[in-house]
Amino acid sequence: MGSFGNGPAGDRTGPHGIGGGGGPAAAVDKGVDFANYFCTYAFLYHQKEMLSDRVRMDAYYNAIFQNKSHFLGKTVLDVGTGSGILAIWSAQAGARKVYAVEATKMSEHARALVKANNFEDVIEVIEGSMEDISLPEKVDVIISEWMGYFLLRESMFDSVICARDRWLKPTGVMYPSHARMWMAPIRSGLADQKSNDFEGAMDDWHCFLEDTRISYGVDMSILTKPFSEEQKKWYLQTSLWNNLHPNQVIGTAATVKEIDCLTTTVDDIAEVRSNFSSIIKCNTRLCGFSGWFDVHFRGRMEDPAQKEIELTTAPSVDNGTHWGQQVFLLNPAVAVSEGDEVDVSFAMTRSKENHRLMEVVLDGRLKQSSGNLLQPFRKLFYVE
Ligand SMILES: C[S@@+](CC[C@H](N)C(=O)[O-])C[C@H]1O[C@@H](n2cnc3c(N)ncnc32)[C@H](O)[C@@H]1O
Repeated sequence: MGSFGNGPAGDRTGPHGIGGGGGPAAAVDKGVDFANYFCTYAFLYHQKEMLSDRVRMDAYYNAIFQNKSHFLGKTVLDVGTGSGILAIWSAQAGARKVYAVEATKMSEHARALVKANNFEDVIEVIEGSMEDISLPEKVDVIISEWMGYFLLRESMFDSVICARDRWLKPTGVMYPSHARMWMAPIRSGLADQKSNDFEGAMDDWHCFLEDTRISYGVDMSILTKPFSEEQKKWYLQTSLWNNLHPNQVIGTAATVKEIDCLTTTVDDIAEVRSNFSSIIKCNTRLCGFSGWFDVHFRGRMEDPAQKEIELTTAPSVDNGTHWGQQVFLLNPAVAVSEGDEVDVSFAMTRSKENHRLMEVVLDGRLKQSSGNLLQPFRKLFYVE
C-alpha cells in the first residue's frame, strides 16, 4: 500500500485498481472501494505522512486557532477524521461538541487519542462512512481535509458535499471554504527521462522476444503492440508527482477551477473544463504543464473568518507539500520564446473504471510572438 500511482514514497493513497462507476450517479462497489482506497488510511504510518506535512498542518492549525469564534461553543463535524487531529484542535478551540467520522479502523486510534487528550466528553468518534452514518443534530462547522492530488483525485469532496447537504445548519461554515485548481507551462528534465525510459522498455522487450523465441520456441511478437501501449501509458501518459522549483514554471499560471465549498455540487466537480492562455516568460523548452491547487479558509460571507488562511501546493523552494504538483509531459518538448502564447483547452473527467482516479485531456496550440501558429497538440493523461 501507499506507493501505488505516481506519488512520493508513502503516497497518501493507493487506489490503483478497479473501483466502482465513473460519474457521481454511477453505483460504487463499496467493497472494492474499501480495498482500493480506504484501506490505506487505516495505517498509522500513512496518517503520519499527512501529520508530518508542515504546510498542511500549519494551515489547518492557524485556520482553527486564529478563528476561534467559529468554534467556541459550537458543534463541529470532522469528515474523515483519520487520527482525529482536526477534531482535537476543534475541541481545544472551544467546540461544545465534535462529531469525528472515520470510515476505517483508524477510528480506534482516534478514539484512543481523544481519550488521552481528555476530550472524551466533547468528541464523539463515529466509525462509518459519512454517507451512511447519522448524527443527532445539525452542526455549525464542517471541517475536513479532503484534498487529493491536483485537488480532486480521490473524489473525497463528494463525501463532504453529502455531509454538508445533510448536516450543516443554514448558517454553517465550511473549513476550508474555497478551493482552486491551477495550471501552468513548465520545463522539466522528466520529459526526456520518460521518453528514454519508454524507449529502454521497448528495447528490452525486443531482446526478450528474441530470447523467448530462441530459448523456448515461442514467437511473442504478436504482443508487441499491447505491450507498447501499456508502457506508453505508464511512461508517457500518466501524470507524475513532482515538487517543482518555481523557476521551472515558464509562463503565467491560470486558474482552471474555482470551488465554493458551501455551494458546489458533485455535478460541478465530476467534470472540470476550462480554456486558459499562458504567456511564456523566457526562451526555453515547453516540456509540459503542471497542475496544483490551493484552498482558503474564509468562513462564510455573513460570518467571515477573522483571519483568512491559505494552504497552497504551488511550486515552492521552502514550502513543499506531500501533494506536490502533478506534471503532464508533452513529447517531444517544444522550443519557446519569451512572449509566445500557449492556448489550452483543459478537461478533467473521472476514470470510468475507478471514480477516484482522473483523466485529463490537454488540447493546445502555441502562438509565437510573431503571430506564427505552431502544430497543435492533443494529449490524454491518466492521474493515477
Ligand atoms: C486525507 S485523510 C485526513 C485525515 C485527518 N482529517 C487529517 O487531517 O489528518 C482523509 C480521511 O478521511 C477518511 N474518509 C474518506 N472518505 C470518507 C468517508 N466517506 N467517510 C468517512 N471517512 C472518510 C479516510 O479514511 C481518511 O482517514
